[in-house]
Amino acid sequence: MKQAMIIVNPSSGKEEAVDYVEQIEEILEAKEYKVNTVQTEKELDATQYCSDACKDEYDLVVSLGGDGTLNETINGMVDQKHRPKLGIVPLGTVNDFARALNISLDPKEAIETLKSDLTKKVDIGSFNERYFVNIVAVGSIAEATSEVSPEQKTKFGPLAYLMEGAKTLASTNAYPLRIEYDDKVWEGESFLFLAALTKSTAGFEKLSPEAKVNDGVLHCYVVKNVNMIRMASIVTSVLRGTLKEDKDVEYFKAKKLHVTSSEKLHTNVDGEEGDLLPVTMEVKPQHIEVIID
Ligand SMILES: Nc1ncnc2c1ncn2[C@@H]1O[C@H](COP(=O)(O)OP(=O)(O)OP(=O)(O)O)[C@@H](O)[C@H]1O
Repeated sequence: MKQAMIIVNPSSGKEEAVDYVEQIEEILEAKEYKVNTVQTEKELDATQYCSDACKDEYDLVVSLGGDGTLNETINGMVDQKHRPKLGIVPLGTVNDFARALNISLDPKEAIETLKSDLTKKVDIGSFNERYFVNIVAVGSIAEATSEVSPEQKTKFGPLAYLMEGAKTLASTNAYPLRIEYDDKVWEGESFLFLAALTKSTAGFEKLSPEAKVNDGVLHCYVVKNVNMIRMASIVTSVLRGTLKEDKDVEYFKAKKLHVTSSEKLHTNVDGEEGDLLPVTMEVKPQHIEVIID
């Protein structure tokens, strides 16, 4: 018999996760899965549960929670020899990965997706010793957006990131950056560097519209040293989905990156605080198979 694990974060979203478990169990049992439902209690529980599911050769793992739970679940399967299919039921405030895959942000509809036999193999990025699914940002905005509190996210949704990011615009300077990518190098003063695997970041679905979930590359945007007026125009480019065309933005694609700076610079990895520079990133093409409809 096929085996499925449902990883539930009871604290995610509006603390409603457990209300959806029964509906998911019914759908999976109808698809002839033997279902094991587990609840996370703290950080990294989802990684441990998912890693156990891989070792026990489960056929399917469903993540029921926000982007944090999903990221931890994926981190539990990336390095494994046997990787179950992944089902996603988004309950967070942002849900970038579900947005990128056109999975409904309405949990009830997303659960219906689990009836589908369609799957898509998606890229995963390594970031030093861990993995990411959406984006890495480097710079002061990256640091500020790591500080968005759960209360701010509940109150303002994705706008909370824009509000925190905007606060730094007035006070931030550019910094020296060296980006070695594939067999090339970009070096100069930068205000913000982004490396995106998918189109959606912090709920803004047009940030990197050229990024497809399975194209095997990181879409990189270096925002150069600009004044406040040009910065306002770059923010407009972000909202319009034309960041790549901006004259103060350097855009390139890369499979592998090594980013360094002579300054102490912070990173943000899928919305959470990441390592300080230097960092190394690499794409694992079409590495995880996700249920879609
Ligand atoms: N039982 C629990 N109580 C509190 N925190 C938990 C529990 N289980 C897991 N966690 C932690 O909660 C973190 C946040 O969860 P997640 O991102 O899934 O939900 P969310 O915060 O509602 O979503 P979003 O970040 O999109 O708003 C996870 O990264 C995990 O480490």
